Amino acid sequence: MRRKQHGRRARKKKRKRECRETTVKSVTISHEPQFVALRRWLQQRGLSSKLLVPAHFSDTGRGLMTLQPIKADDLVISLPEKCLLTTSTVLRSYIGEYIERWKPPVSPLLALCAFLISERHFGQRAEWKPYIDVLPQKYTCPAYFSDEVINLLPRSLSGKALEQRAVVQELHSSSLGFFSSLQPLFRQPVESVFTYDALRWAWCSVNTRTVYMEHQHSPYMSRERNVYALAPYLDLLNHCPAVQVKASFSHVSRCYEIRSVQGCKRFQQAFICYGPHDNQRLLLEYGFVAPGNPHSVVYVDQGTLQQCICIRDSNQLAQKLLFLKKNDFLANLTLSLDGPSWRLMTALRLLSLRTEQYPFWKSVLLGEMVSQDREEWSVDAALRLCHYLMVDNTRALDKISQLTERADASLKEQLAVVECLRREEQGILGLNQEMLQSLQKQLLPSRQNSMHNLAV
Ligand SMILES: C[S@@+](CC[C@H](N)C(=O)[O-])C[C@H]1O[C@@H](n2cnc3c(N)ncnc32)[C@H](O)[C@@H]1O
Repeated sequence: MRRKQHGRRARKKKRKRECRETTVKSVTISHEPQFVALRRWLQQRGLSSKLLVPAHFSDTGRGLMTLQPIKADDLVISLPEKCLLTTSTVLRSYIGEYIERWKPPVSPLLALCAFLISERHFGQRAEWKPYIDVLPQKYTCPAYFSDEVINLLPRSLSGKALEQRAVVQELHSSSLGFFSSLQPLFRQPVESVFTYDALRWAWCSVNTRTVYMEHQHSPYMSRERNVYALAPYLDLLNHCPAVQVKASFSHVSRCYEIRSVQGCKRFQQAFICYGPHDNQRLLLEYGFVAPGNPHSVVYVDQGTLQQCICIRDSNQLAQKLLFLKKNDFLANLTLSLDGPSWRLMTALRLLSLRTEQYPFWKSVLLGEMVSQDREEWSVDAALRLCHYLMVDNTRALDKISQLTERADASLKEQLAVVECLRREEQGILGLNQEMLQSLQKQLLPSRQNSMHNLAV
């Protein structure tokens, strides 16, 4: 019999297994007209595999289900080059000559977005219609969030969410000239085709669905990295942090190939891994959260740090924060399933130093403890951080439940994603609180022996 594991490692392993083992209901949707059309269209372009069918899964939504068991190292999907939508496709299309003429050259991302928007606009007449028809109508990435929803995100994420929205807005306003140059292709005024809404949809389609594929630089495109390929059908594969796959374009078969590392049972969802991303990154880049994500962390931003540490002398605090910043110890401070990160505890130990202990800062940066009472101070501060962040989560969750009651379907979807993130973070904080409280107990005897002043 296998030895039962307790503690953090076991919890982490259990979380890792979760994508595959929880009871999930699935319904195939391969008979739906848009998928029948897409399969037919892809077959004409050389896709032959019948291993995967589109299905709706109760936990992840739309994805791909295996019809046969997939063994370790088997091909999951092999998508011929002809089925890939890349900047080469765009340059060969009706938009190509306009891109070639436009100065300064457009970015690969803008070229793909302009093509997606045009194809969606052309509807029945579009060559890529079968693909466009299965793309989501909208996304739950922060580019779609109102200020009200952005304010419900953890502080460490809301800034990045605002940035994403600003990036898309700026791309739209800076591309108006290029869009105008495409007018000869359209009967309607281009302003009604290349709207901000259309660009946001295309931007999110590229950001959430492209696979990584390096392309040679084209003299007609700007120098920004050209690593995108839209991969119809293959892009129905959802993410699971525990799954490992090998994915790349094969110059031998001239197909984009995904090979399974662990294999997959029959009639289960075939997953890939988008990368070892934490939940905040998944929400930002892909508009979803993976419950039980072993890579997930709670970030402690500077504002939260300042709220929770008791340093009465404001000059001393400013000096310490400056020092932490100079030594790159103010960013990436996290609490994970393994407890507070080494960086966070090191930052707290530095903040805990009394003036006479400043000469020890180098050893603290190397991970050394300065004294028992400073260690207690740091653990107490970490506990206050947990408490503060948990209160913040509770407040946000209350607000989400109030808003959900009167929200339309689209806002409900956005709120559900934010709620999931907040709940996952609350779970991590609860675990950290337990760990820190038991650490506090271990340190307690010394505290009882000597009455230390915990404030610096
Ligand atoms: C490449 S697409 C995968 C197919 C997608 N579900 C669809 O219906 O088109 C990426 C998007 O799928 C969704 N997704 C991927 N993995 C997911 C997961 N584990 N749970 C929930 N949604 C997921 C997210 O909306 C993400 O932006």
